[in-house]
Amino acid sequence: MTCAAIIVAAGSGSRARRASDTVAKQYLEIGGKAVLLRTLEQFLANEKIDRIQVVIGSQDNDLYNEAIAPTLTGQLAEQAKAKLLPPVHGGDTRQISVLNGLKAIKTENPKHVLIHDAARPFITDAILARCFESLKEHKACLVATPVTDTIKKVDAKGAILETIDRTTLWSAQTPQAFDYAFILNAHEKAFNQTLHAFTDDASVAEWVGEPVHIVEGSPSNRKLTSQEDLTMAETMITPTASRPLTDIRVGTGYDVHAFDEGDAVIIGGVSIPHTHKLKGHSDADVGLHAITDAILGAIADGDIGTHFPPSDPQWKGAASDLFLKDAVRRVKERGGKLSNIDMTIICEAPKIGPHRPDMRTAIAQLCQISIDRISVKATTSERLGFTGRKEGIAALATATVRLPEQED
Ligand SMILES: Nc1ccn([C@@H]2O[C@H](COP(=O)(O)OP(=O)(O)OP(=O)(O)O)[C@@H](O)[C@H]2O)c(=O)n1
Ligand SMILES: C[C@](O)(CO)[C@H](O)COP(=O)(O)O
Repeated sequence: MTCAAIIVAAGSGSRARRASDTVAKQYLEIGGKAVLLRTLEQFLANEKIDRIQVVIGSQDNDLYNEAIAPTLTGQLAEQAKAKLLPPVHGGDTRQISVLNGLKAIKTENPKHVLIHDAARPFITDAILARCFESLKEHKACLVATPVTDTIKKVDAKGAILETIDRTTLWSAQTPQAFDYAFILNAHEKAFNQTLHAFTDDASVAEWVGEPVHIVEGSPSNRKLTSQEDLTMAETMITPTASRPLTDIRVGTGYDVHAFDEGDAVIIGGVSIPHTHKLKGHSDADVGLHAITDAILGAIADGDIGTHFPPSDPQWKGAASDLFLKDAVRRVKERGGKLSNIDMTIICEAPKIGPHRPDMRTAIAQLCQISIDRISVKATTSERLGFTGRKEGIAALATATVRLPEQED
């Protein structure tokens, strides 16, 4: 194992927090995807990084699992299986969180480590490549950009004391890249001397007397620190945000599941007592599967099997909520909105009518749209065909999606 990455995500994000926010900034979505997930994906996709250790808040296990596990699909899920270590808890300062991450990967014994803020989701492969190049010659490397504003030193009353020569000033970013044994030792030494407030890892290296080499960063590798940064990030990711949602798309979905021995079927997110269950690799929710495919159809993004292959054992018995939420996320990622869903269940039994309100509620919640945009219908097939013979249940769905206007 040659290179590990530590992503620190244990901060409280107090400067970016709006009154309506119930979670720290790393769990907020920008462009339909959690900030932490965006950051993590960059590291998962980089082939030179062998292991990733995320450091999270001690209360954030559920938040982390909800933000990360269900959203990593396809190739990224494969990379996560190979690289992503279970998260560890951080501490009261960034420095302590980094140290916890460094200690957690001791058994991995990497040659190099890249330490990165979860709050910097715009990290690019080009910056990572420059870090790897610099690590060939240096034990300690810092991604940074030259200061471009004129810098003033100001007193407590707001009066300028002096203008500082900016020609030698750089703004520190992350990743900060090190020889692993060196930075672990330096961090442990600082901690043991009760120095806990270094604001970055290069400062820890400087403190033990190691020269730190500058690696060119980028202004877009900004840290999301304030509310304005979050707004700016949204427009960077979704440049279409300001465009009208006039590109109307329609998709259809169809699914069938056969009956098997059991005592309840799950349809439209609702469990209905019945003489049989539905057979399937997942929970066999024929209704949510048809809706998921209808949404994916509307945005021309494959079908459920593309993103959640039935051959992959991790989806065995999976709640179909996961599939639908992922399709809804893909709409948001494109800056779009789901307009309505119309679903028809085809079966002789069980009776769907009594469960219609619960299904509409469940689907509306999963799709994050109001219940008056969700229609659930049912019909028999007049005892004809496989549904008529009570061999299984079929579902049809239509979804309408509004996407930002774009030039063809
Ligand atoms: N005790 C801490 C503090 C910060 N961080 C992480 O360090 C990175 C940089 O910190 P910053 O952006 O300043 O985040 P917060 O400390 O969360 O923000 P604030 O100071 O506004 O509360 C973030 O990814 C943050 O989650 C951490 O892991 N543990
Ligand atoms: C590490 C860092 O991102 C470098 O700019 C920064 O110092 C951490 O953020 P904080 O605002 O100092 O906590």
